[in-house]
Amino acid sequence: MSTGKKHGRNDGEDQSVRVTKKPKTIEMADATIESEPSTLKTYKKKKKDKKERKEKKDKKEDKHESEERREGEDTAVAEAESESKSEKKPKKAKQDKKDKKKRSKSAEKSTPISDQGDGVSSGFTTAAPAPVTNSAPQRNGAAYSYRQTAALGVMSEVEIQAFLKEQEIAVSDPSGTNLRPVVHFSHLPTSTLVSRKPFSAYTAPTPIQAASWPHALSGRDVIGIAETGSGKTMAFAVPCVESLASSPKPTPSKKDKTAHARAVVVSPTRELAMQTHAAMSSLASLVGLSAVCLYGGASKDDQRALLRRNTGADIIVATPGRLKDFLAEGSVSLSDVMFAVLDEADRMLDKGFEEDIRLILGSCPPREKRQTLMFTATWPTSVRGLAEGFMVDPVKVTIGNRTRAGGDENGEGNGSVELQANSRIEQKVEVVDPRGKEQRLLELLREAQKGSAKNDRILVFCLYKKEAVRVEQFLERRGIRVASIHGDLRQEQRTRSLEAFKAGTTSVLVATDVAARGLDIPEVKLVINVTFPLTIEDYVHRIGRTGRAGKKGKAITLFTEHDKAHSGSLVNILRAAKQDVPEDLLKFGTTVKKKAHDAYGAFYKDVDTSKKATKITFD
Ligand SMILES: Nc1ncnc2c1ncn2[C@@H]1O[C@H](COP(=O)(O)OP(=O)(O)OP(=O)(O)O)[C@@H](O)[C@H]1O
Repeated sequence: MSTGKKHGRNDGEDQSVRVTKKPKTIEMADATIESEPSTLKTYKKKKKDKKERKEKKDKKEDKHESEERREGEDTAVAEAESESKSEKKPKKAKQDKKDKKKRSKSAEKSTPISDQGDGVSSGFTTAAPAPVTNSAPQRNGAAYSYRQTAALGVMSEVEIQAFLKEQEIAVSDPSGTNLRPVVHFSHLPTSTLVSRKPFSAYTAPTPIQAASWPHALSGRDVIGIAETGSGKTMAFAVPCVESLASSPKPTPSKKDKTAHARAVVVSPTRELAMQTHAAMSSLASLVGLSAVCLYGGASKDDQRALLRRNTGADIIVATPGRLKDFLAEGSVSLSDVMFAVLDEADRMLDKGFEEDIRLILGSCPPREKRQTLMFTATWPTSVRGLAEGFMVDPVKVTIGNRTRAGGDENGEGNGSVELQANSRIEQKVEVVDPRGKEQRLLELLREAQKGSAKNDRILVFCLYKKEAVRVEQFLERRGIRVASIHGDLRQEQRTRSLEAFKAGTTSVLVATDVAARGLDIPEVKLVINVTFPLTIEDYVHRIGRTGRAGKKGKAITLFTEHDKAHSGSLVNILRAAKQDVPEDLLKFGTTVKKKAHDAYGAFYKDVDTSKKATKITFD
């Protein structure tokens, strides 16, 4: 694969390669000498000469040594560096020190007084005046520079803090830039995109958009965590389009058959990729940019033809498998990517997709030269360290009061940290006999579609493909208009079912977890879980198909003794969202079962490797 070879590396893994590069060269140089016994004399002579040179140099340095000690000069790396370079160092060290001082001063200035030490600012703090700009040249080469507008500048700090508090916005920024949230659309800097009024359907940015835009528009890597249906697509689409629109478009040669994308968005499912592509396309077209969607189950030839017509395809939205195929055959190159997004990031980084993501991001320019964004509603600790390996000092924007979920009266939770369901969804759990599930489903559907609600959209989740087929047939035989979406259907059947459900031709859609994440279907009134999903995160995503964009929704879960391993985490989610917890559910226990690690089993401690260690001093 041409692109892979170009950069010849995999993200995450590369970091160690890069860091150890210099010492490695020195070791290798020594090794070369040692491996030549015939030159032992020369080696000894060289060593003697080196010692003499060092002594001479030390004497010289003693003479001219300033009060400041040069950082790192006595390392092997420094020894190996040329004289001229080491002579330049004192100046550089001084400058570094100055810069450091300057940075820490400005961080001090802009970090809220009651910050948590690691640059975490939240609505519960009072901040010093925020900086108006973060217009340092962008790492990815984008010409866009974010400048706080006067309209945002005139808002008082009290108003800003009230907004952060009310919207439960927490921003953790390792650089402490503390940029103000974009409270209104009019607070966005003017640009061609903004002048084309892309937000006319909305009244104000959602909290995740308001808080993440200033950072993403400044070229920073961003991790965005916000409830389902809260507008995360626009949160990454706007900075992506602004970034590309501000930068000169490379002109591919006529002979070049490869599509050189400048932005890539990776999605876990085909339907989500299509939906995201539609959203990005309409935004991109406002500024003359194009987007192509690549996903499995559809004709490769058609997609290849689309790429050929679009060798200047600006944005590629894709599922990992199909993207890998096109990378391998050379139809797509990611070596010009400035902007990379992992949508449903935790899913993309779990073990099902991890290798694909390494390959895809490894085909992009190194993380220092691209901007990487990750968005999701659920952010389990297991993926956090991995995520940061693909990013540079990411700003973490979290929406919602995500304290330890399911805490007892002492505030102590039992494991489900920061996992939160959309609070506008009414959650009901019924503990039932496994044999009575289908009958109960039928009753629930009839109840929910009574009278004027007869066409209300209802999404029914099953765990297995065969189960989805059985449930669909069961409902069909009882006169319910139903369609289904699962992995055993051909892509065109999946697309047809989804379209029929969206159009209202069928009001009930039976689905497996292929429909659990990201799908934005208007007016889904009810989600019914016939069988509990494999993880509690999937539960949060499934029920999140209702209650979107500020609306209310309802979810009913049929829980059986087979699902009892999930009772503890489900109780936590219900309590955190202030929902009723049925006594029957509590009987299964409230302990959250620890996930067993692939290699280390149940004794593995799931630590958040992205967090800094605490320094303990003993008296
Ligand atoms: N500022 C806004 N105001 C009102 N609605 C908005 C705004 N921005 C986006 N929306 C709408 O909100 C809906 C949900 O948005 P989106 O699909 O991006 O949510 P999400 O946070 O990605 O959800 P999920 O976690 O399920 O993937 C969409 O219909 C979108 O058009």
